[in-house]
Amino acid sequence: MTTTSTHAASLTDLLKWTPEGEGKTRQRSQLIILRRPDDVTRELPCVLVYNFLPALLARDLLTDLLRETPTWHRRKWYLFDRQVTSPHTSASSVATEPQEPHNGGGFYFGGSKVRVRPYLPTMVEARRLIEAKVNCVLAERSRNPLESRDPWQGNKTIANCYNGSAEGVGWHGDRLTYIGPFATIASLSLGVTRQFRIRRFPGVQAQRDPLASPGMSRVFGIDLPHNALLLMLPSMQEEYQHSVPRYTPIDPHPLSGNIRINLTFRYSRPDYSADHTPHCHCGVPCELRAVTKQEATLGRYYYMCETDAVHGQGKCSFFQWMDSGVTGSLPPPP
Ligand SMILES: O=C(O)CCC(=O)C(=O)O
Ligand SMILES: [Fe+2]
Repeated sequence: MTTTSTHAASLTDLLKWTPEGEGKTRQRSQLIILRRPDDVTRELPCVLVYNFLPALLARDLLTDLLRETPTWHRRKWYLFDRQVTSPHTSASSVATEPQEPHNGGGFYFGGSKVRVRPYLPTMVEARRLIEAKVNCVLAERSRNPLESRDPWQGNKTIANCYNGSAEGVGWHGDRLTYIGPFATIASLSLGVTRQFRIRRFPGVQAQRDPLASPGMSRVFGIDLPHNALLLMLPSMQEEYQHSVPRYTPIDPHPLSGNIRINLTFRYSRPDYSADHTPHCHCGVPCELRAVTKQEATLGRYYYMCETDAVHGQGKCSFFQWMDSGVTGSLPPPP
């Protein structure tokens, strides 16, 4: 474990996709590099496995995905009144086997239906091995009542392609839409090594560790080489944010050069499918998230309109707590 001191940009700066360290530096942070899987498991709700897939499968999967990346897209959405474009390309895939009909209801992002692709044969092979690993890990843990009782299935993936060090992803927690609370996300890295960073949501940090200095956050860095599998376990999306910082040094990979591809396998739960998700006044399924800022409601789950993310017209007033069904209007975004 290595510790250095750095400055991380505020959440708002990072959402604007400024490189880490650029822009306003209101919060001081300590960067702790985790090099060993044991350190990762001790510090975070994560499991890291190096060289996870058989080497030939990892190579074939990377080759297949590299062929596909020219057809992947940059997501566009609105942040306040400004349109922003993701600094990497992505594609979503769903398993379309007959026993997975709930996936047929479709997926929405920012109020628009997401184009989904079928799994490639190499993704199907990787999925089976990842499912076995995830279910082994989950069997050793006690389950939260809100977690699915089903065996975990990697039936949906989001693939990201980072072409060179100028591409990355800013601080965020993954939406819980379709995957539900206390989700497990299995993240497979292919190609060039990039650093994955993790820190507590500031509101969660203040509650969990009230003695920590308020202006200081601990940021964990994990270098993810080709064929590393990182499992983000239940509570990770509720308590921590993650990012792939830009402008970090890159050591080219023999097959992919400066490109890193990341595949996140998720369990799209039948009980959280689009058909079971409340629809907002715009008529589209809501986004599901946990409260990560307000102390009084920290950890509660809520459904909210997310259409302005794509259309820039402002959210409709729909708001619903997941647990109690209480509805109301949200305060304006910060
Ligand atoms: O590329 C990665 O490792 C992270 C991708 C990610 O955060 C996401 O797809 O939500
Ligand atoms: Fe993410």
